[in-house]
Amino acid sequence: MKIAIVGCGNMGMAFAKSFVQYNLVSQDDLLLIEKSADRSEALRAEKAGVVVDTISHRVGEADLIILSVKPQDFNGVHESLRGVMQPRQVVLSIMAGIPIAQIQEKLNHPLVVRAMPNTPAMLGMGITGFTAAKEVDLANLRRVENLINATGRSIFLEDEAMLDAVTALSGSGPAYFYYVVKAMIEAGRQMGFDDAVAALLVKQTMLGSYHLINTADKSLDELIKAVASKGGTTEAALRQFEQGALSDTLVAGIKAAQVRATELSKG
Ligand SMILES: NC(=O)C1=CN([C@@H]2O[C@H](COP(=O)(O)OP(=O)(O)OC[C@H]3O[C@@H](n4cnc5c(N)ncnc54)[C@H](O)[C@@H]3O)[C@@H](O)[C@H]2O)C=CC1
Ligand SMILES: O=C(O)[C@@H]1CCC=N1
Repeated sequence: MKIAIVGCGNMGMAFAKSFVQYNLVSQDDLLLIEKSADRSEALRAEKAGVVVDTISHRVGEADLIILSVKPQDFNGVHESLRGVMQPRQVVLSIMAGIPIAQIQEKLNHPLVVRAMPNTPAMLGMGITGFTAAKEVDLANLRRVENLINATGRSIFLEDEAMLDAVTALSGSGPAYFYYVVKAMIEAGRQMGFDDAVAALLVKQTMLGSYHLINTADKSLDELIKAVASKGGTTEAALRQFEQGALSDTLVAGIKAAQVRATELSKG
């Protein structure tokens, strides 16, 4: 299999490295198209594939073309892509917001799969929601699914509209997690710990608590109850969170991300 990746920043590179790691493609068959000179230098150092700076006829040799430029940069690539693409090629877009129909129209090409991964894909621990144009046959869909699964787990969604919700929930999700971790570390600092000790206390708490979610056979409410003693410290914190409508604020923020994903389709 030959793969071309257009735009090799955080996500393009995460995909490239996972494919090579699992021997799904050889480095010679992985074409990395990256316009930034600095980024290209880093890619060459990683030896993940053949690095070039522009879209050329070589893209036409790939079985799969992955679009991993920013949504706003799609307008800068679709014309040159259209000039070199071959009818049998499958396109996998991970661009937030841009619908399949728009990609099909701009590339004049029916075979489009749309996916939304997240940055833990860099460790093979990502989660990707994906869907496909009806023109993509099962064999091609399975091939793309196998590649996505090299970056972690995946879920196929019949309804493309749900991809903007995936973007808001798990695509952007790692940033929400870091935001909460950062606030907890800041609290530790304000209570007198140095950075390293605060970070250790918080990170190990998050790791252990994550595993309890998966293994304790308790609902999230039961897990909270098991920590929050009556009249104790946790209750004092949770009361303050409720007063600040923290849960509602998080839900509203995630919905704002969904709205923004939909806006991105309008360019
Ligand atoms: N960062 C994230 O957490 C996630 C991002 N995405 C989506 O993945 C896509 C890429 O995001 P990132 O990797 O974070 O962005 P990034 O900015 O790290 O990577 C994009 C790369 O595309 C390159 N590029 C731009 N125009 C180009 C062109 N004409 N030819 C060749 N290369 C070009 C840029 O130089 C850059 O290195 C976006 O569409 C985003 O919506 C999806 C899921 C998660
Ligand atoms: O913030 C963004 O637009 C992209 C999509 C999901 C994560 N990062």
